[in-house]
This record gives sequence, structure tokens and C-alpha cells, in this order.
Amino acid sequence: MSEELWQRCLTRLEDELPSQQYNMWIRPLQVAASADGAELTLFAPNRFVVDWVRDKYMDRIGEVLGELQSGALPQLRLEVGSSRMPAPSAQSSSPAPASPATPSSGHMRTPELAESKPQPTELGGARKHRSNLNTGFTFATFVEGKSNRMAAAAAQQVAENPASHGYNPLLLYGGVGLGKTHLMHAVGNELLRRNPNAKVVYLHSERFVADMISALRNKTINEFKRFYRSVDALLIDDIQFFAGKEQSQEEFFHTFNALLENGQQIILTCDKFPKEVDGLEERLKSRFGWGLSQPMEPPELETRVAILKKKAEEAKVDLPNDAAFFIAQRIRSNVRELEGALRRVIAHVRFTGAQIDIGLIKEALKDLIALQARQISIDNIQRVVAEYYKIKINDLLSPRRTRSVARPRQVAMALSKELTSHSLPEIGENFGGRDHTTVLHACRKVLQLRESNPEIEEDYQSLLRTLTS
Ligand SMILES: Nc1ncnc2c1ncn2[C@@H]1O[C@H](COP(=O)(O)OP(=O)(O)OP(=O)(O)O)[C@@H](O)[C@H]1O
Repeated sequence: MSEELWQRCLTRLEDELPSQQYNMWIRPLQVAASADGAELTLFAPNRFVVDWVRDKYMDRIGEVLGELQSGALPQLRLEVGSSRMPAPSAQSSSPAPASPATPSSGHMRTPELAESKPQPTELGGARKHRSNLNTGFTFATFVEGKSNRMAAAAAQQVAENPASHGYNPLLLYGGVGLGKTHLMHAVGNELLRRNPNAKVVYLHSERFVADMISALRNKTINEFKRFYRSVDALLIDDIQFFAGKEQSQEEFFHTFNALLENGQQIILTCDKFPKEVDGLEERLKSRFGWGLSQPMEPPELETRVAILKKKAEEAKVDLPNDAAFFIAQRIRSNVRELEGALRRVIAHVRFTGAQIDIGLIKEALKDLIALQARQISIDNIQRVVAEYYKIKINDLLSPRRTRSVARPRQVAMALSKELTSHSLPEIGENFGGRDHTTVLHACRKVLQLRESNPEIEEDYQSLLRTLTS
């Protein structure tokens, strides 16, 4: 009964909210009703979503439920977990309407950051050196978009309330060049801005391994331990490099526990979800999941354009919109490559003294563009999509309309529209001589499915990655 009530509530929220908000925050919630129907528990995938939903949507959810049901309303709860496997209740159980998140562990120590004033530059510089942070990687220089918004919000939250329960460790994961390191440094820089006395240490996981080996060799392992356990925030990049290095993992495991117990913040990055990293100990993988893990995806077109504009502005170069679009449409795999392309365009401008326009970009990026064009043909898209869905390429071209081939065909058409410069009629022609309206319908349908069905969005992103990396 209560679950049915929740379904009706979902339908109402779906109508009310922008689809992006609905899909991001409301759709992932799972529901379970107590046997007597007196309690309805909503499960969110992580602490961050719990806080966000509680803050932004819980009141409205309560109202809608009230409007939908005339009798006594079930008590509403919001927790981390899933309806199949609730998390231990100590982690985050909060009856609604809930009070703001409270760090629940008595020994959590939150460095006093809020009231500190920014430090004079030289001192900032000295600290920069000591903490090894890149001062250019800040929140101000980070461009937000759909693909990184949750990660950025989580990072901001950590910068404002370091070592909060549920946000420690913060783990950012995703493919190369997507801004994980940037965001991690942004937190470190913000921690230092708020408290110049904070001891923020950034290092690559390989550095940790190398330092540990030399400490063992020089019999200074105790100092090594003391140093890493004395920090306010420890930022370790690319933890996938710990894989297979058992002794380093052992040491890191102890450091990690000591820091968490003392309420010191840990931020980690990884090139994939840590559970998928072979050669990482299970206990470490499970520890990493104690806090908040946020994926970072390749940025979509609009964000790529915004990033280019921002980087051009930082370089004091005027990059017209059409030029930014032109580059962003062609360089899709990651932000580092986007930056590389822009750097080449800027070098070309400085060298020739010409204005930036499409002609100049074509010239500056000619080999890159040619490479992309070779890689992303409709044939290639059809091959990759057929392989992904385990169907024959001929099925994509055939008149068959069964769901098992119609959906992949629509996805392949949408990808052809997004990744190539072929027109709708040309794409239709390449898919067994279909009409351009069929291609248009496919593109719209896929967009709508991607917004409403996370699995299809995941398939689409994964195909995009395969085709563009
Ligand atoms: N959203 C963004 N806004 C502005 N710059 C960005 C953004 N994302 C990435 N960048 C820039 O792209 C470059 C690569 O980012 P970064 O080094 O953080 O990637 P990464 O995900 O850590 O990759 P890797 O795993 O290869 O280390 C950096 O120069 C960074 O400033």
C-alpha cells in the first residue's frame, strides 16, 4: 500500500520537476515499507544524495504524500542503502523532516576552517610548495556541467566541512583527463584559503609507495608514519597504482584508518570504481566505500564549449562561440585533449597573428581532425554498436523492428548524428535506406530514454567512450 503511494508520488514529482533533477535525485531512491505500513523508508545510494534530497526535496515529498493520501501518513525515513540491503543504521538514519547532517562520530575532529582569513601571498606560496598543490586548480577555474556536477558539489562540501561523517574519504573516480586531480586540488586550495595553517598534503600514489620504500630502506619508517598521520587532509591521486603492491597497501591501510579515526580528511582519485581494480585488497576497497564515491564522466558538448571559453579567457584570447563549438564537436574524449587542442590553436594565432576563425582552427588541428574523421565513421559506429549489443551489423540495416534490434539501431543512429557530420538523410541512407524522419525520431527517442533510464544512459556513455577514446 505504502509502496503504491510512493509510486503515485513519483509520478507527481516527475511531472513537477525538471527531468534532469528528477532523474538525478529522485529516480535513484528506492523504497521499502514496514510490514504494518506505518513506516516508509527511502534509500539513497550514498550520504551525499541523502543530504541533498533532505535539503531540497524532502518537504515537497512530504506535501505530495499528504495530498495523495487522506488517512494517516506513514512515517517517512531517508537512509543510505538499498531496499534490498540497507546500510547499517549507524551510518545515516534520519527520520524526516530531518535535521541538518550532524557529524555523528565523537572523535571526529573538524579543523577550524571557517573563520580563518586568507593568508598573504608569500606565505600562500610557501604553503603551496609544502603541500604541493597546484594553485591554478581551484573551484573558480573548474567548469561545472552535468557530467561533473555531483562530484563538484561533493568536493565543495568537503572543502567547507572537512572530515564530516559520510564524506570521508571522498573518492573521485573516472577516466583520464576528466578533472579528478583538478577537483582534488580545488578542495586542498580551499582548505588552505580558509585555514592557512591546515596541513594539506597532496601526492601521487606512486610517490607514497616510493617514499615508503625509501623509509624502509633508511629505517625511517616511524617518521614516515608520523608524517602522514599528522596531516589535516591527505590527498592521494590515482590509487589504482597501489594495485599489486601489498606492503604499500598494508601501510596505507593503517594510515587510512588512523586518519579516519582522528577525523582527518582523506581525498582519493582512481581511474575506475575501486571495486573494479584488480590487485587491490578487499579490505581497502571496502574502506574506500565508507565515505562518498563520486563518478566523473566525460563532459557533454555544452560543458566542453564552456571549458574552452574559460581556458581561452584565462589565456586572454578571444575565442568566438562558433569556433569553440567547432573544436568541442571534434574533441570529445577528455578535457586534457581539449586543452591540448586549444593550446595548438592559440600557438597558431600567436605565430600567424591571425584572428581565430574556423579556417584557422581547421589548419591548426588538421591532423587531429583527420584522425577523428577516420575513426568515427557510420560503419565504425555500426560495428561497435552491434558488438556491444551482441547483434549482427546486418540487423542494424534490416527492416526488422523487434525491440532487440530496433533499440540498438536507434542508438546507432543517434550516435551517428552526434559523432559524425553526416546529415539525417545520409544517416538514414546508411541504415538500410531509411527516411530522415526515422533518424530524427530515433535521435529524439534515444535522448528521452537516456534521460529517463539510467541503464540506457550508461550504455550510451560507454559507447561514446569506446568510439571517442
Ligand atoms: N571541468 C573542468 N573545468 C576546467 N578545467 C578542467 C575541467 N576538467 C578538467 N579540466 C582540466 O583538464 C586537465 C586534466 O584534468 P585532471 O588532471 O584533473 O584530470 P584527471 O581526471 O585527474 O586525469 P588523470 O586520471 O589522467 O590524472 C587539467 O588541466 C584540468 O584543469
